[in-house]
Amino acid sequence: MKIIADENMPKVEMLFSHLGEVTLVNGRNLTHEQVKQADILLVRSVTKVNQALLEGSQIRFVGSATIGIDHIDLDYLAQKGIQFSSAPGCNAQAVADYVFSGLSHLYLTKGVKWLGRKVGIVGFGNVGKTVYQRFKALGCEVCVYDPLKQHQDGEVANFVSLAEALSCQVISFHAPLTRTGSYPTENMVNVAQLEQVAADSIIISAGRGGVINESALIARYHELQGQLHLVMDVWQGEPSINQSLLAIVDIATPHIAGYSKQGREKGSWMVYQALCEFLQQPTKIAYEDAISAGNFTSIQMLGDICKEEMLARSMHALYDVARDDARLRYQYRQNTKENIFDWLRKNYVERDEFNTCQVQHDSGQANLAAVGFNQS
Ligand SMILES: NC(=O)c1ccc[n+]([C@@H]2O[C@H](COP(=O)([O-])OP(=O)(O)OC[C@H]3O[C@@H](n4cnc5c(N)ncnc54)[C@H](O)[C@@H]3O)[C@@H](O)[C@H]2O)c1
Ligand SMILES: O=C(O)[C@H](O)[C@H](O)COP(=O)(O)O
Repeated sequence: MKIIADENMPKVEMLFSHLGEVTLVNGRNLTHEQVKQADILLVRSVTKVNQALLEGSQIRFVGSATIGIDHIDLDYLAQKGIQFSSAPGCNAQAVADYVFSGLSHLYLTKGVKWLGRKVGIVGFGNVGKTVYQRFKALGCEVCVYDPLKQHQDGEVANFVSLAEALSCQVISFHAPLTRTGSYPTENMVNVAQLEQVAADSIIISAGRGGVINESALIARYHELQGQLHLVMDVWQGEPSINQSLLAIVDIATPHIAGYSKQGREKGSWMVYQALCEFLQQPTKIAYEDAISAGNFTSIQMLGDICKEEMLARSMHALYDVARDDARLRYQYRQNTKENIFDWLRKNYVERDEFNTCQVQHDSGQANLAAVGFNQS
């Protein structure tokens, strides 16, 4: 059996070699020619999986080691009887870590206080819920815009309109990119919606590029005379970045909010499990062997510091989002690489999830658990 797999899927050979012959490829440039003789295709979000790629091939199973699935033509796969599996929730903790690292950065560099502010979350799926729970556990007032979840049984949150979510002082985006259905998200946040965003607000965009209209965001930023704090991980038209937007954001990262070591490994692992089930083969690799432990298992903080600083410094001990921003800006300044965005992602410096580490501090155990640190 021939398996074509994106070279950026961690542990892919270790996991899949016992199931077939694994060939690693560059996912962004994958061609029909490369896949037509294969049986199994394993991708990440940069590969458009559609008729153009698959028609006439013998692919029977497509796995995407990602949460987002806007790169997959699900109708085409269903029509051709090709089994599909993704990795829901694999990197939800990683994205939540990114959000709180971004907030910590704003606090430590600009003195922006976020703990007492009202928070609006757009998209209440695996990521949005994780972020919501962390804010709630910290005692913040939080509301959610998710029209699809609002009326679903068992969904409990403070659901509000998009306008109300955008009027919060911290707004965190975790909606997928969709173009159809009752609530398509492409350009969902445009000139009119951005009028709700007040001066001194924080916007974190770690869902998909294209949900917020970037020209409108830039215009609103200037209208508010730069009184807007922006943390951007996803961009309209990746792998390109709008340089006018890059110039005004506090944090710019190359779509790596979900790139914790464990989050990416969990993506591979979930697809591995799904493929074994599809092939009716037993899994041979245990979860513990597929998912790495963290590099720092415990940190002890001493001294009398305020809650916001304690949280910020603990989080930055594990992951300071500024390092990814600095790497990106450095590469764009140098401008010596062909595809800077993809290079940064391929050469990502690993980071561990907060849940791999215990932090001890006299004043803040509950707060440290709230932001995802391991307290067991
Ligand atoms: N930056 C990254 O590295 C990164 C990592 C993981 C996920 N993502 C993106 O974030 C998205 C969310 O991840 P998830 O795991 O929570 O996905 P999910 O599928 O669990 O949840 C998506 C949520 O968005 C809601 N939604 C759909 N249309 C909406 C709309 N018009 N307005 C508001 N909400 C809407 C859905 O009802 C659902 O609750 C993914 O689709 C993916 O594109 C990005
Ligand atoms: O959808 C997801 O899971 C994330 O956007 C994911 O982190 C994207 O990473 P990629 O597949 O592009 O490597």
